[in-house]
Amino acid sequence: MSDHVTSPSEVLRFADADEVARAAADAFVEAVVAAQRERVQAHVVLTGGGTGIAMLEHVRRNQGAIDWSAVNVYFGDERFLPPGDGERNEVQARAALLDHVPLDPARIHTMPALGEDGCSTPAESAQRYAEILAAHSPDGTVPQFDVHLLGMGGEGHINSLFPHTDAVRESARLVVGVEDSPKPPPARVTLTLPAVRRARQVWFLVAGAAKAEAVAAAVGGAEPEEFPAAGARGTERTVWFVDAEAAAQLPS
Ligand SMILES: O=C1O[C@H](COP(=O)(O)O)[C@@H](O)[C@H](O)[C@H]1O
Repeated sequence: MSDHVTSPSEVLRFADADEVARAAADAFVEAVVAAQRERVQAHVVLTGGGTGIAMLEHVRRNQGAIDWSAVNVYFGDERFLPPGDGERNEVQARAALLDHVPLDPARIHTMPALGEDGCSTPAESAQRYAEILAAHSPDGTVPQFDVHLLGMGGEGHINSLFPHTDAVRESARLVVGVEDSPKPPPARVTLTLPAVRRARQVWFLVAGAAKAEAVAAAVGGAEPEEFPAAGARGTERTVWFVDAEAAAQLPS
């Protein structure tokens, strides 16, 4: 684990996936507005996945008092595919929210796609993204993320950090390339656990019975090697937005 301060897990339960997405969207709007009140600029890390993208659609419908000109967007992971590919998290996030709000395009920081910015491998894209993050960081590492959103797979993966992989064990680099993701597509780019743990708040958006075992394991303090989600913690808050099915194996 890093030497950064970490927070205990808070679990917020909802009836179904739609309620998870709606509640997380309302909380996201509040968190961005609060960050802007305190520090003018807000820095958020988006996630891919069903619930993460559904959440963005709810933010689009109910944007509250967000000042979009002072929102800085980053991505927790990306599928290393050509620009514009519909499987890219960035493309889905643009369709759900980013293309519909007055964000400054220069503040949307995407992971270079295949062939973009001279990147022909996930490792090159990861290196370039690490440079982009460092350039927007107060200390040459990563920006001070206010909220890092995370989906989670049924085996406990977050971002593109899968169980028993070099990427989940990474303790120095903040962004790495993945060549052999067990979930397609195989080539990916991902923030590592040391990068996630620098966020003020880490939020998991999880729904469905297939995730119940991993939710219980991660909240219960499993090894990140076994269940990567267990290693993701915010310095101020770590919040699980879960539906009834995903919460089924948690203590009541
Ligand atoms: O492949 C990915 O999967 C996870 C989880 O997705 P979900 O649809 O099961 O919620 C997602 O968080 C990650 O960003 C994505 O690349």
